[in-house]
Amino acid sequence: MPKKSNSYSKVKKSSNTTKNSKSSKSKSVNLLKPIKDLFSGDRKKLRLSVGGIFFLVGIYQLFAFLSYLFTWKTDQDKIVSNSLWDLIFVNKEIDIDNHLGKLGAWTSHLFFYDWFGIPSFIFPFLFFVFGLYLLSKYAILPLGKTLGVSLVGLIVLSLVFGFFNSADSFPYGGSFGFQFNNWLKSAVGSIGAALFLILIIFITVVVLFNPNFKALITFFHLDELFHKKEKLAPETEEEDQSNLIINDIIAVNPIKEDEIEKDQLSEPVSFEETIVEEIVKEAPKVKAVISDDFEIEHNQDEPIAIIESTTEVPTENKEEEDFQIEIKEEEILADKEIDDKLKEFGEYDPKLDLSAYQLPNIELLEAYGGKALSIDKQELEENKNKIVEVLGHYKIEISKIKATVGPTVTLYEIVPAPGIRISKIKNLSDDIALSLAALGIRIIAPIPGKGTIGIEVPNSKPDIVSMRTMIASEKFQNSDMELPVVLGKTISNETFIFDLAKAPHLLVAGATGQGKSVGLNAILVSILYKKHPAQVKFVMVDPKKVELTLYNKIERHFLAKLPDTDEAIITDTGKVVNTMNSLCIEMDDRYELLKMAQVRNLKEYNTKFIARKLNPEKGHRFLPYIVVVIDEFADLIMTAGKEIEHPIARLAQLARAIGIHLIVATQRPSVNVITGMIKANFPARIAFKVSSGIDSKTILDSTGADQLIGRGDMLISFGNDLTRVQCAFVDTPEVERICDFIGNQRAYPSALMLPEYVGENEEGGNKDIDIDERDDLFRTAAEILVTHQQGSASLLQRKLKIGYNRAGRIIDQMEALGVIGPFKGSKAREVLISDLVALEHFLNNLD
Ligand SMILES: Nc1ncnc2c1ncn2[C@@H]1O[C@H](COP(=O)(O)OP(=O)(O)OP(=O)(O)O)[C@@H](O)[C@H]1O
Repeated sequence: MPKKSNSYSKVKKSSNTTKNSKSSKSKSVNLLKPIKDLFSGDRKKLRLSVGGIFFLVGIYQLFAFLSYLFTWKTDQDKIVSNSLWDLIFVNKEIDIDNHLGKLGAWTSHLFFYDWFGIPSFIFPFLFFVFGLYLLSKYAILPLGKTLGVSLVGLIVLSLVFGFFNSADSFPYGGSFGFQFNNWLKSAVGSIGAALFLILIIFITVVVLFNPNFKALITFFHLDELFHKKEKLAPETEEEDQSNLIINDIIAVNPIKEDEIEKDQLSEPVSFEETIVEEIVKEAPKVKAVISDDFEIEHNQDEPIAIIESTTEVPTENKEEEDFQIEIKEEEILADKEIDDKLKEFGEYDPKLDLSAYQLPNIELLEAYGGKALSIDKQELEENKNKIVEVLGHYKIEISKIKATVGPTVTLYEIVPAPGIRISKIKNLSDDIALSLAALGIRIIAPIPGKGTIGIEVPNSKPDIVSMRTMIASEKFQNSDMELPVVLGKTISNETFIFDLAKAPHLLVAGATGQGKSVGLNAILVSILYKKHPAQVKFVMVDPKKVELTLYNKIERHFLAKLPDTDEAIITDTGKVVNTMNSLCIEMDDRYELLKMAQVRNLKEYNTKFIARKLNPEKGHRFLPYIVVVIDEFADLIMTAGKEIEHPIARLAQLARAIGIHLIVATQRPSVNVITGMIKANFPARIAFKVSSGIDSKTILDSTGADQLIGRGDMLISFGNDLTRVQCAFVDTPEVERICDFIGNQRAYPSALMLPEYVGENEEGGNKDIDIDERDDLFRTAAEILVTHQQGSASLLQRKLKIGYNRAGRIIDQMEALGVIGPFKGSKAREVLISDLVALEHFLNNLD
């Protein structure tokens, strides 16, 4: 990028004088200054008039030039021997063949014959582009770049076309190209001239477009010719790989390509220039619908793992079949079996049960903030002056200041004059904020990784970031994350997206009314827009009873609950404790499954399961991600205290690898709610506006969240990085529509059943069990528990295909008879009998 390095070196050289520090970019902006000036102030009429003239001149010229291609010979003599004046006003009897009349013929002759030849077509093109821009404020191409490329192209092409000119031929390169080639040919001969022109073309293409020659070679399959050479250059493999991945992502994209929007990053506004730039944000242009392409997406999910596993299965040891079956490890199927199963059934498709499921349609979301937002010079200048003035009071001189405009906040980045210590500004940050006196000013001194100071000032006209633009963003659509969450836009208008599976848990805090619920909805909606019900389940805890109830409609698609409950959304504190403990049991079960499958995490496990390398009869199953959303954590801690904190801390510590992720939100981020234990296990934290610096420190370990402006303005911390993001807005009716859309589709028979958890209260009543009334399945059940050495009712439920109540009864009977130990909170009970022989002996004694 020559432009960038250019501007960089210029800035470096000129630390003292501001005038010299203009970058090459700003120069190109200056070239367009007269055009851009037409947008400032009340110049609309002038702008439209100039735009109209440009547009019409472009069209007139285009047709005149086209006509000239056919009439140049007949018109040439008449034009050469007359001036334009004579042609039009004196010698009126002269007839011209050009369809655009004498003016058309004359100007075409001027452009083609006297000047640049065929490349003159670039002129009507430029008039058209600029005319359109002035009329509609819509630049079909970047103006500065188009102008630059066009002018260079005009000259180079004219030289090249001039090579083919002769004295009486069509003026391919105009006089300019012709004269130059005459001179060149006499200097270096025709072949030399041709080589010289080829060199010029090559240099121009490289400088202007920096093409990827390797990609061209691949595109034209020339790589096969160079196959050997490729092998010698190992770094090319990496690039090929990335191409593959990109292709793959595009192939699985559920939104059509023209619906995906790239981020329009805001460019810094430098105050050294006097130009007023109106920053116009386009209304979101997402129109179309996410179509039924969904199946394509999901059928191709994780394709590499699947394909690999099918091809890798070895088939040779057929004669050792029997032997293999006998010694095979219990959990992992023999290669032959996998092979057979794959042949018979193909790969396991977890989505098969709801194969017709469709991802929500993007039309369900509203496009807010469609109107153009303009921040005029006045606001930027006023804020800048205020900042300079206030810093002046504290004797802090500035050598440079620039502004980056975000959706709700503008960042003023200040380079202090040489000799001013950043620590001085840091110490004064409170006073500066007070003097600037605007709500929501946040000072970052210094901006990490830069020697500058940032002052964030709220925009007078904040923009709503709609969830719809976020979902349609290129970043989100092309993400291959496990649980992608798109949250909003950063200060430079960049879409902020992260993988919840990697986070791996999220702590959300914010005073009431600052956008917490909207934020939670944005997270949930992100996942709903990307995942199939087979891939992810939610456990929702909502003590306020109003925030998450909307999601009831997707119970049988996306929710998980305890077996004995009616409502999937948990509002009762007692049930929350049971659910969290049940999740701990699920976690232990999953770890057990992972251990048996000899894999390290959920992704590897599911990949193996899909490849039918794990036997469902041995308890293996496809494991969906489980996202636990707790809307009001403070409430729970107040009512359930340690009882709830313990299982949550346990899940937060251990659940990462097995795909259980927690999102815990609270209004009151005080230390007795967000304890050290909770904090240590939630590295990813989101703070909406909080009421005090102390609260901000509790959640983020630094102040700042108290200075936010509310309405979705938030700070996100992943470890050390702190990013200010404007949360995407998704309103209740939108969430309702999405839930209706999903809820109206075919569903599973019920929500996902979590393992049952027998609370201590229930435990008390189980002591006096009549040992003579043992369940019919008692013996089989005891054998299962002894074999697995795990006293879990959910294991019995799965193995014996019995309901929760019956499994619970059998467990109670076993405890009463001493087959298993007492209840141990979230852990499975201990099995007191070591093997099947001992069990047999024990049961015989009973009978
Ligand atoms: N991202 C956003 N963009 C624009 N406005 C927002 C955004 N988030 C929230 N708001 C505004 O703030 C209001 C309150 O938001 P929300 O209900 O999410 O607050 P809350 O923190 O959950 O409050 P409570 O804790 O009382 O439920 C919304 O009704 C909306 O008008």
